[in-house]
Amino acid sequence: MRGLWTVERVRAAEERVMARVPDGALMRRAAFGAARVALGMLTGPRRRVGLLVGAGGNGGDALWAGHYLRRRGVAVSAVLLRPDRAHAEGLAAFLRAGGRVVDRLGEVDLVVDGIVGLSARGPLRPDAAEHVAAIDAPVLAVDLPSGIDPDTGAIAGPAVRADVTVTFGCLKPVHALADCGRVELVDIGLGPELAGPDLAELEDAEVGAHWPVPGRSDDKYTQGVTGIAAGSATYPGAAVLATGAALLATSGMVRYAGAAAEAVRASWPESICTGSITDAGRVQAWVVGPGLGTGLSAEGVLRAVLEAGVPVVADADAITMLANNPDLWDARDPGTPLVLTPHDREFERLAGPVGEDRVAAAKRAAARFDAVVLLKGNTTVLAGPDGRVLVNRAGGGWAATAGSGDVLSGLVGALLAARLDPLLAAACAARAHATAADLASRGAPIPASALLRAVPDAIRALRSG
Ligand SMILES: NC(=O)C1=CN([C@@H]2O[C@H](COP(=O)(O)OP(=O)(O)OC[C@H]3O[C@@H](n4cnc5c(N)ncnc54)[C@H](OP(=O)(O)O)[C@@H]3O)[C@@H](O)[C@H]2O)[C@@H](O)CC1
Ligand SMILES: [K+]
Repeated sequence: MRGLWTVERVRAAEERVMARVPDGALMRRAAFGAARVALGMLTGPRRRVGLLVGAGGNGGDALWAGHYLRRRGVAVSAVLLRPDRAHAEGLAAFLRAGGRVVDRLGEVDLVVDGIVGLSARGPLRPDAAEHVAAIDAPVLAVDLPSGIDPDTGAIAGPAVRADVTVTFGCLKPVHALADCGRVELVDIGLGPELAGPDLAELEDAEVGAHWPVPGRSDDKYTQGVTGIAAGSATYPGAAVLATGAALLATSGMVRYAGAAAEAVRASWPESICTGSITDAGRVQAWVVGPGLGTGLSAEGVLRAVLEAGVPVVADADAITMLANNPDLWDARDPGTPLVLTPHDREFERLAGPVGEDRVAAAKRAAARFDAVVLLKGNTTVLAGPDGRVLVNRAGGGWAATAGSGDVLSGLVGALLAARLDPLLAAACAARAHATAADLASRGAPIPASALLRAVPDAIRALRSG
């Protein structure tokens, strides 16, 4: 698991380390690491580096990195955005090593963004934004790309687009929630001072290790039967995709109940299809909502699923119905896990606007509904009712296509039926889904059915990762 720590926690850890190391030691460790990453980016014959230097420690890092680069024979110039507040020791070291202070970046082969780091608030200041707009070279961001909020990843205006970000001590939420390019972590000795992270991201190998694998004594029932209550005469495709995803996710059985039974049977002869939820038979988890509609009969289906006493994934129309008719919550069996999988508009219907802090929004909704909330996005945020938060980054944006959510809900449902912890089930499903999208797409747009077909390859890749 890769942990991510919020600014408040990083500051506290830094303070404890600073209390026992010589003055400036942490910054020099950080800057030395940044200089090493910068050298690795200077691959061409010319080695001219321009620093954008803000008023605080981030600018100090950039100036000290400039000092180390100078000592390796690199030509380094610095734009001081607040000359009177530039980091004094950093600036002195930079000048001693032969660094030049300039008014604008000019022609350089690499830009080091030391405008602002952990103290970032709001969008880039206009003067900083002007220098950023003029950048015409690869960018190495120090700690984080300036203009992006360290804790929320929110971008309120102009911001630096980094090719690489070098960060220190530990990853921060911004590194998973926003595009920071390739992220390099430099150890500055914070490790022992950092307790459990605020957010975490599963490694591929962990997802692979959690993926249910049938044992010798397993059969189609012991691996968990997934029920799919989705689709309608108008939208049979959602049922076909969700059922297919559940079938491909595990070797457990899949029962489909609803108006799209004929279409589902035609696509997936191995599924057990019935026209109605009342005669669906026993399942270990239900997926409800995709393409179901929001009319009275759909409400009846949702109610029956919520009362069934097994874990439920509520997606799409199920979320809309829960938002429109809060009485439906009364049908829920208390103590039975529920996973809600909204996109932003569905989230808003259910729990108000997502706002800039997606993690806080997901946590709030998870606590309010006593459910796992999987808030979809390029970085999907998954919050458990117990306060745990996981994030899942999509490699590309190729999964953002019609029907893709139906596949995801089927994957989550199958993992719930296999009795995975609900937050873990949602996170493993999100990773398999993103991996399948990348494998299927290989750089070109894909429909959801292609993503679905790539699910077995994704599981193989994760299990061998
Ligand atoms: N502590 C340590 O031991 C270590 C710290 N380290 C390094 O220090 C960094 C933190 O340094 P820090 O706290 O001094 O502030 P920092 O982020 O440089 O901000 C400077 C000033 O920028 C301004 N500003 C704010 N928002 C802005 C915006 N959107 N756009 C433009 N400007 C904006 C604001 O000033 P204002 O404009 O409000 O007057 C603020 O005071 C950390 O990220 C890491 O790189 C490492 O060396 C490891 C050891
Ligand atoms: K920065």
